[in-house]
Parts: sequence; C-alpha cells; structure tokens
Amino acid sequence: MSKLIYILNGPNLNLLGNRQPDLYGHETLADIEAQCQTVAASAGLSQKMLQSNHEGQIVDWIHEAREDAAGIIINPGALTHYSIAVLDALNAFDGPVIEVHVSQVHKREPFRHKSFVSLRADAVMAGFGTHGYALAMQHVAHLLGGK
Ligand SMILES: O=C1C[C@@](O)(C(=O)O)C[C@@H](O)[C@@H]1O
Repeated sequence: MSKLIYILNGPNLNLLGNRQPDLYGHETLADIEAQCQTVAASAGLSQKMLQSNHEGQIVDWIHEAREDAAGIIINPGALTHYSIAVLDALNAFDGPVIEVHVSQVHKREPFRHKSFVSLRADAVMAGFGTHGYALAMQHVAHLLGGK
C-alpha cells in the first residue's frame, strides 16, 4: 500500500484564491490538491488534503496522522504564530513534517516571523506561492526515500 501524506491547512485557507490574491495568489486549495496529487502519484505516495478553521480539529487530525500517515505537510495559517497545541501534536508525530506558507512571512509583519511549528518542522517553505505545496510534496517523497 502507498504511503499516505496528510496536507493540513489551518484557519482562512479555505479562502485561498479569493482572499488577498496579491499576497496569496489566485489558486484554490482544490488547485493545490491537484498539483500535489501529480507529484505524490509520481513518487508512489497518496495524499489526504484537509482544512479547518478550528485549532482543535487540526490537533485531532495530527493525532490521526500518527495512526495512518507517513508524513505531514502543514500550512497552519495564523496558528503558526501562537499555537503550542499544534506544536505539541506535531512533536508526537514521528514522520517528516514540512511547514508551508504561501506568502513570504519574513517580509511581512514582525508577528509573522515567529513560528512555533518551525520548532518541529524538518523544512519550511515560505514565499513560493501555492507552488510551495507541490515542492513540499517532492521533498517529503525524497525524505521518505521515494522516487
Ligand atoms: O493565514 C496565513 C497564511 C500563511 O500561513 C501563508 O500561507 O502565507 C501566513 C500566515 O501568517 C497567515 O496567518
């Protein structure tokens, strides 16, 4: 059976494609899911794309990932900058974790420069636009020793 990768998205990322397109572009989560699917399939991986506006739901999905996922790609949205609960959940997950931000957070407000999730992430993508997710999938495949 192919290894499963969770692609988790936090608050407001359901609005990708409509929300502040100057910062976040015009592509939707469905577009991103399709791009990641192409990369995952060519690496022999499968994926599960999820989005929630609720911190507890993200924590629950990370717990689920402990049971059935080999890796996690996560854009925690604003939770990045304050959620110790998300960090703690990721610390309880054993596989590779890649943190993704569509925008270049380090060029933005100072409160976006701090990431709790980065304390756990094996790699961080920021400023690659929505393409960052597919690049993250490529890197997960590499870390898992795929094609
Ligand atoms: O919601 C988001 C999106 C974001 O994670 C990004 O993808 O660039 C950056 C965060 O600071 C912000 O709160």
